[in-house]
Amino acid sequence: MLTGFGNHFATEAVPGALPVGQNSPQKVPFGLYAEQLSGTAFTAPRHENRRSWLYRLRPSANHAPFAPYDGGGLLRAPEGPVSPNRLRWDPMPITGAPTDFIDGLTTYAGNEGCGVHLYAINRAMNARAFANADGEMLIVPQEGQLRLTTEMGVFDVEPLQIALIPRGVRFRVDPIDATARGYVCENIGATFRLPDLGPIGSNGLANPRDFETPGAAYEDDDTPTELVMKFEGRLWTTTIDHSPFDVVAWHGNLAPCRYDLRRFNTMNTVSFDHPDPSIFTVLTSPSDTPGTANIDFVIFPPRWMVAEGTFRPPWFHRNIMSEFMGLIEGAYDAKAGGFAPGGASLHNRMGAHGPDRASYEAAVAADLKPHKIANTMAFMFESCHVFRPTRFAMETPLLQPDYDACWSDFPKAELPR
Ligand SMILES: O=C(O)Cc1cc(O)ccc1O
Ligand SMILES: [Fe+2]
Repeated sequence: MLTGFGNHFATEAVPGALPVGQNSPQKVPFGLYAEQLSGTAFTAPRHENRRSWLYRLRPSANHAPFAPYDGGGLLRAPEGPVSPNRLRWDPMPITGAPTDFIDGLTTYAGNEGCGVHLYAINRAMNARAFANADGEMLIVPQEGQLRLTTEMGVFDVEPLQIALIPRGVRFRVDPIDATARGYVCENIGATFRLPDLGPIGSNGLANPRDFETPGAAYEDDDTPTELVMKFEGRLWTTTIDHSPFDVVAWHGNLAPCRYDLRRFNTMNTVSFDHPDPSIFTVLTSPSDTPGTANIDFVIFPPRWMVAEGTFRPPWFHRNIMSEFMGLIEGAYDAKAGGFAPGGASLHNRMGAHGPDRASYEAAVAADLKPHKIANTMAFMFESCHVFRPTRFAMETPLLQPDYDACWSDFPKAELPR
């Protein structure tokens, strides 16, 4: 694997395949086709600019016209009015008909900046490929390893790792075990990047060297392949008369990568009070307003709790930002019950939320010794835009009808008489 976040990489699966010193020579080695893949506008400032050059057996333009894709029909644009209600869902079961990643993605919510999809799959994609023209895909496995075959290389991810696939890159997601389940944040805004560290200094949180990108790998395979592409909120299908994974060499700074959340160098208080969860930001997609994210990907990793004289779990709060949460494993410190691994919750703009009653009472009564929160990994997609749940998300029996009850019956504070 090639290491570093957003680095300029150069890789060739066949020695001599990568042109030296120029991108588009008159004669590319071995008759390969040179193709630029742009992740930002040509004229984006240099520090923002993302693009790669791909050298492949055939041009990616070589495909039939797209037609609407009706199978699965799961990636749908959000619809209907949005209530301000707090929502929580039980995990999706992974049973039933054989379902691959394309058909096993279910949209739960979306907004101007991102889509949130959950997948539950039990079949390989075989001669199918997926690409997303609408955004980059941040894949957060919750159960089961995945093998990702992409135009730019092959790599595996497992729960507690994440994968990031750039907009437009063609890829295949296959469960390595019989089944797999997880979450996807589709970022249609500015590409994810590492957050600024401010006073933390030059090290910490997700360190750039821990991001891994696969080296070039190609399939020389003339099996016809179905390409399903998400474009403007809809799925489209076409066929290619060969494997789209035919890139023999590439160079540039737009490429898939993975990151192991266990490498996150967690910062937190060593004195008192529970810091804002922005301290746990892994990746951020900025909006045009400084300090206000289109989406932050935030995790709640294992960590020592040492705060003195402090209510240690997340406090009650109402947030201008909107919060979609998931749980990869273990328990979340603000919810004693009801938020299960594989489940999800949504607290939209100004939705009042915080610890449930059992977590509250335990935290107020706790003996404040140093305490390790272990074997857990929750995460949050936090956006400046309100998440609009899909009709599926509002109608599925997985939606918990009684979520609000976790904040009922708090005893009233008693003032001195
Ligand atoms: O609501 C949540 O559980 C997420 C969250 C965690 C935290 O530690 C502080 C604020 C916040 O929104
Ligand atoms: Fe919150």
